[in-house]
Formats: sequence, structure tokens, C-alpha cells
Amino acid sequence: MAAPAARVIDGKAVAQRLRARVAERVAALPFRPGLRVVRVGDDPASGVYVRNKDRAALAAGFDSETVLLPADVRETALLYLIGELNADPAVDGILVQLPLPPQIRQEAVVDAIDPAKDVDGFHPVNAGLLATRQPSLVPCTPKGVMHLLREAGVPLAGARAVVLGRSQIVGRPLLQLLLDADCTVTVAHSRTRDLPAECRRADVLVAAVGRPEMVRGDWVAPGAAVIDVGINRLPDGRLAGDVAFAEVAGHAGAITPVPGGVGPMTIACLLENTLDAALRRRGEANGGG
Ligand SMILES: Nc1nc2c(c(=O)[nH]1)N[C@@H](CN(C=O)c1ccc(C(=O)N[C@@H](CCC(=O)O)C(=O)O)cc1)CN2
Repeated sequence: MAAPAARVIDGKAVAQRLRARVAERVAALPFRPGLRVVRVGDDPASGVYVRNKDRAALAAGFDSETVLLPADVRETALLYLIGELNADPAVDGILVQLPLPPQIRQEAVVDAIDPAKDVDGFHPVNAGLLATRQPSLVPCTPKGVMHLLREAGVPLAGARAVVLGRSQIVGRPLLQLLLDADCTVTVAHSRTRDLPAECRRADVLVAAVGRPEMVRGDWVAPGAAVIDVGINRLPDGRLAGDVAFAEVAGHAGAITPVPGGVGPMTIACLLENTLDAALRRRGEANGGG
């Protein structure tokens, strides 16, 4: 008997709908929310992502600009720029594209951004607000994962969720978001004793480890929802997720592809965060959203 095929969750379509909703809300505003994306150096992948963010923001009606800095820029110069953007009333959202060159401390840069304009949601103030269940700017990729799970109708209350990966940007915020959705959450990582066994317990499995095709078919319980956050460029140029898609699709109930799964949601959620930041900063009276 052929293995059952999982439902493929179309992240591109979900992201497109979210972007259209954001654009509608922006069109109804008496001002254009301002986004500034800072790119340091010439990492080609960052170049693609930054261009895509700028295009998406302009298409949604934002006032968007990208600031390019050379790879050898000093940390103090980047911090000075962030200070200027923090003080600029036309700027609602600031994002510094990662990764940064080695002479720049990522933590110092993230800490310098005004938390009210931190549309990446990486600032410790936003992390703390999320951890204490207060309104905050939530990191875009985990926010996108939750959006996909909800759009796909995956039951969350009481579900066992396993998050593979404990990064500041994905794993840790996801722990909070899944907990807030009433899941029972396990965060597994490189020191977890039996990763396949932990994964097999999951009704909802989110892979965010950055290791191509690490999650195999027999790591997944029949019918589980599998969300693949990994975007790994293979030596032959192909993209691979953290999940061995063809194998896992034979076990899972629903699965996200790479590309076309979580990635497009990251940009859609950035637009939503920028709109939220603008409405909060400028007051609901101006927002009407
Ligand atoms: N400041 C930030 N830096 C980085 C973030 C972030 O959220 N904030 N995340 C990643 C890169 N990233 C957004 O910045 C991002 C990565 C991938 C995609 C995406 O849509 N991927 C496509 C495939 C694209 C390809 O062919 O390469 C997909 O999955 O379908 C969007 C955004 C690191 N840096």
C-alpha cells in the first residue's frame, strides 16, 4: 500500500493573503508607515532578502528605504546610524539584516534599536514582553510559523509540540507562542539524548536547526503537522529544508515545503509588524486599524 501523502501547506499563498490584508489596512491610513532596512556588506543571500523586503514593503504602501553600509564599517558607525533612525519620527520600523560581519557585535546592534521600532522583535525588551505574555513585536519567522499552523487548521490546544532548535530568533520565541496556544512544548537541541524519539512524540513538529534534511521519515508520528524552518543552500546550489521532505510527507498529516513554506511568511510578518509598530507609535486615533 502506498504511504499516505501529507497535505502540503502553501506558505506562498498564505503570505500573499496576509500581505494583501496589510496593504488594505495601510491604504486606509492617513500616513505611510516608514521602514528602514540596513544591510551591511555584500552577502548575496542577504542581498536577495533585503531586496524582497523592500519590494514587498513598497507594494504594501509603506515608505521603505534600504541603507547599504560597506562590509568593513565600524560598529560605532552602525550604532550612530541606528541612533538617527531611532530619532526620526518618519521611521516606524528598523531592521538590520543578519548575519553581520565579524567586527560588529550583533547583540550591541539589536540592543541599540528602539524596542518600539524593533520590527524583527529581537530586542530583549520585546523578548521579555513576549515571555510575560504582554503585547510586543514578535520575531517574524516564529510568528509566521504560528500563522501557518492556524491557517492550516492544525489543532493546537493540548497538542504535543516539539521545537527542534533553541535559537534566540526562532526556537525560544516559538516555545512562548506554542505555550500561549496551549500546546505542551518540548524544545529539543543538539544535546538532547534521543532526538528521533522526542520528535516521534510530536503532534506538531517544528524543525529549526539549520541542518539539511536532518528530520527523517521515521522521526515523525503518523498524521503529525511538520513545519520546516530550515533554508539550507546545498553545494550544488539547491535549497533544502531541515526536513527530508519526500520521506516525511509519507508519514505526516501536513507539511511545509522549502522553498515556499515558512520563508515567504517571514517577509509578510515583517510587514504586519511594521504596521503594528506604526499604529502603536502614532496612536490608534491615527491608525484606525
Ligand atoms: N534581521 C533579520 N535577518 C535575518 C532574518 C530575519 O528575520 N531578520 N531571517 C533570515 C533571512 N530572511 C529574512 O531576513 C529570509 C530568509 C528566507 C526567505 C524566503 O522567502 N525564502 C524562500 C527561498 C528563497 C531562496 O530561494 O533563497 C522560501 O523559503 O521560499 C525570506 C526571508 C536571516 N536573516
